[in-house]
Amino acid sequence: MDLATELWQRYQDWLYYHAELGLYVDISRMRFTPDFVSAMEPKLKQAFADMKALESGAIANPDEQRMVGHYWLRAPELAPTVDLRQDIVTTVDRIEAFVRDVHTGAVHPPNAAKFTNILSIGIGGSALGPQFVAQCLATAEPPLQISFIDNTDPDGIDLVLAQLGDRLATTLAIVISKSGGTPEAANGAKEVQYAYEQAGLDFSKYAVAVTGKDSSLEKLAKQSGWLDVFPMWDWVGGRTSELSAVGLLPAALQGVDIRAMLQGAKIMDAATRVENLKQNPAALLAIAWYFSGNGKGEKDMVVLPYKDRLLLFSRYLQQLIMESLGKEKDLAGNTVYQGIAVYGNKGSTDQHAYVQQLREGVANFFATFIEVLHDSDKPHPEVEVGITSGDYLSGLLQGTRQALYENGRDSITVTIPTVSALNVGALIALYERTVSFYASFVNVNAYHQPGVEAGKKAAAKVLALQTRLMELLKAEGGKLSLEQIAEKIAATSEIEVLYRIVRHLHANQRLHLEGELSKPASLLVSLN
Ligand SMILES: O=P(O)(O)OC[C@H]1O[C@H](O)[C@H](O)[C@@H](O)[C@@H]1O
Repeated sequence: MDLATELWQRYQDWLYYHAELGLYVDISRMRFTPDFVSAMEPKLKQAFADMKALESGAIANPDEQRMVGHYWLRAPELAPTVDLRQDIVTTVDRIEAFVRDVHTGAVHPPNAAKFTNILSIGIGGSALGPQFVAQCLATAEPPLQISFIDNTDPDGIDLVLAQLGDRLATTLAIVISKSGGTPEAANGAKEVQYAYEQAGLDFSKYAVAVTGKDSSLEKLAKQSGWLDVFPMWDWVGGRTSELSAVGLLPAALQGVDIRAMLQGAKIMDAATRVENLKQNPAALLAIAWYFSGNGKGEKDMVVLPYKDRLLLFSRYLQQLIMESLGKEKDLAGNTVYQGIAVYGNKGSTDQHAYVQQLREGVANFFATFIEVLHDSDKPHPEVEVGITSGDYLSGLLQGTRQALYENGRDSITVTIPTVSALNVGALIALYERTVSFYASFVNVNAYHQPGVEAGKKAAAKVLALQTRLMELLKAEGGKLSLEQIAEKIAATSEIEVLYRIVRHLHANQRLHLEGELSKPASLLVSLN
């Protein structure tokens, strides 16, 4: 057999197709051998068993002692208790009722007939899914336009608020935070509340919360009489929360068919329960990932959707995959340093940016092409005889896949018929399950994120040091060197941190510096 015939055969042997979704998964351009597939059998068997246990309510997140229930969000009948089932069903109904009221104007801002905009405030899993869905299912004239604040960057906040301008008076603010205590989200809420107040508007008449039970955000929302509060549950992780109120509420407000998203995910979940490698798209992806990185994440995943609407998919997957799999310890307590690095933007745009390195440079990655078969709902001109822009996009995808393969670079291709709510739900579910399978293969807890805490704790210490510094400056009144400050507040081991705090405060006119900026030791710090 020549190479072309061999590859065509391999393509057909491994091609997965889901008839109802019209979705294909092709892992034929990953160079695994039959021996590798046989060797994976025990791991695959274990992954199927783990999936069953998880779905029936096992404590799949042992160190947080939590069940992992994002699969129940689209199949409440599978949730292990009646109460959970009820909660899930009621929440979707409540979201739809609230959204209907907002769209009709039954719920409206104090001085206008209808809300025109949404301002979504949240970070991480409380932003990435909503942002991804907002972009991929966007329409030119949605019932409400959405903007996001997903950081504690005052300048970023200024820009979003300035873009809203007078429309703030018809903007519904959704504060999304599972824990209710994430500083970026809490700061965003305070900043936005301040902006409403500055505009003479009563924030509570514009605000909705999506948060966990008894969180500080829930208390605040209830005490202040916000418009509504929708629940997040401890058995849904932030990065798998797009199909909970976190994602459904903003999506429904923008006019997205959330029942279709849930349905797509449900169909995909059923497909990824099939205990047969070739008939299970998530199992196929997971073994392909395992093969590529040797089960140790030795290769990065470059996600290349050839569709503008899917631009944010790689960013969404970045959190889903890296926060889930990037772990120091495995479930047995061994030090493993697991993970898979994920990056990407979109094709063909990236072909004019970094694909040069992918083709010829360091071969430390595998690509995932996301292909969308349907070009557009509108008529388009031919850009060359018999060739449309869509043909170009399609040709460039095939060409890049081929060029990479010829140079020893493997790739996966996931193909969907169109970017619809159904298929977006299915894509989300496909990758959620793939992460579950892969985590089982490498025996890590995919559902906690202990590493995130370290940076947060260190940041809290920096801010505490800033408070001590300012108190000292107020008390002393005069000019002090960094060394004197460090001694006086018993922080000599943190003098560099102090210096950087001082430099930041100086740049924001919150204190005064004298001396040579290039020589930190020469600086004298004072309040005026
Ligand atoms: O929804 P929140 O509780 O505000 O959390 C937002 C995000 O913050 C954290 O740092 C976690 O690492 C993420 O998994 C989470 O999605």
